[in-house]
Formats: sequence, C-alpha cells, structure tokens
Amino acid sequence: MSDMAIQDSYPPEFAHCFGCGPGNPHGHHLKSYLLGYETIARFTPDLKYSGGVPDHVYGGMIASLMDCHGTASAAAFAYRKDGRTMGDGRRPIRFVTASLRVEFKKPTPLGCELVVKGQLLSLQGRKAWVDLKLAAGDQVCATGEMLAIRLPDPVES
Ligand SMILES: CCCCCCCC(=O)SCCNC(=O)CCNC(=O)[C@H](O)C(C)(C)COP(=O)(O)OP(=O)(O)OC[C@H]1O[C@@H](n2cnc3c(N)ncnc32)[C@H](O)[C@@H]1OP(=O)(O)O
Repeated sequence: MSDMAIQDSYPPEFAHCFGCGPGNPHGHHLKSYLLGYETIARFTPDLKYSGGVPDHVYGGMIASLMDCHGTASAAAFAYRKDGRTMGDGRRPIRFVTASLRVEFKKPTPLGCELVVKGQLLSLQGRKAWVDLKLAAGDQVCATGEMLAIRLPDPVES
C-alpha cells in the first residue's frame, strides 16, 4: 500500500472538498489509499451522523464517503494507467463525480469503523467507472457505481 493518501497529493487549489480535502478544517478528511488493484479508505462517522434509526448511519454520509473515495480512486487508477506517480510535481490528475448510484443493502451500524473499497471497471478517455463497496466488519452494507470525469488540463496561454 502506498504510504501517501491519494488526497494528500491534491494541490492546494483542489484540497477544499468537505469530504476529503486536507485543506478544509471543517471536513471529514477522508483518506484513500491504493492497495494493489483496489483502493481502500477507513472512516468512523461521528455519532451525530445517525439516520432515521439512531444506531444506523445516515445515507447521505454513506454516499459522501463513496463520492470522495470514488473520485480519489479514479485519479489513482488514471495515474497508474499513465505510468505516473501521485505527487510527481506535474499537473495533477483530478476527477469529479458525474454520476453516483448507491444501493443501500443493509443498515450501516453507527459507532464502528467503515471500510470503503474501490475497483476500476473501465477507463476510457476522460471517463472512469468505479465499483464501490462499503462494509462494516464482514457485512457489505452498501454498493455503488460511479462515473467520474477527468478534469481537462488548462490550456496554456
Ligand atoms: C478535484 C476535487 C476532488 C474531490 C472531488 C470530490 C467528489 C465531488 O464531490 S465532485 C463534485 C460533484 N460533481 C460536480 O460538481 C460535477 C459537475 N459536473 C460538471 O462539472 C461537468 O458536467 C463535468 C466536468 C462532469 C463534465 O463536463 P465536461 O468537462 O464539459 O465534459 P462533457 O463533454 O460534458 O462530458 C465528458 C464525457 O462524459 C460524459 N458524461 C458527462 N456527465 C455524464 C453523466 N452524468 N452521465 C453519463 N455520462 C456523462 C459525456 O457524455 C462525455 O462523454 P463522451 O466523451 O463519450 O462524449
């Protein structure tokens, strides 16, 4: 596993995301790592993120974790495809979410660590499709699929 979180390679202008930006003092600071052919993030939501049932995680939090982990995963997979290393000093590869489908399979327990994993389904041009799974212990509680779009490099003037 790379020691550097994918989000820690974001330059300051991309570091404001509430879910994962290292530069947002109020955010969740989700950290995603490339681990072989998949990505992984671990996060324990604060107890205030309860859903309709007090012991269960709010669905928006689950989608938020997938949102941030999915775009970070897309970037990591694109770096690998391009033969580059994150934080290599060149123009960073960044993706944003175009679509995210989440399926809530089981109630997600609050008060324990959640593990989000990402796998690359397809990378074509600027489009990356990422498969996502969120688990509490051995139980997969939610699955997702994201289409992430690579931000174009700015045109040099
Ligand atoms: C960088 C920061 C990292 C942290 C991110 C954390 C995750 C987030 O919360 S991101 C925030 C939420 N997402 C957004 O705000 C994105 C808003 N949307 C946009 O800005 C634009 O629609 C954007 C950038 C996705 C695409 O616009 P643009 O760059 O003009 O590309 P565009 O030509 O329209 O689309 C590119 C390709 O994607 C396809 N596409 C775009 N959106 C979709 C969609 N929703 N569904 C299916 N296909 C889509 C297009 O059809 C096109 O395909 P093709 O190349 O085959 O013709």
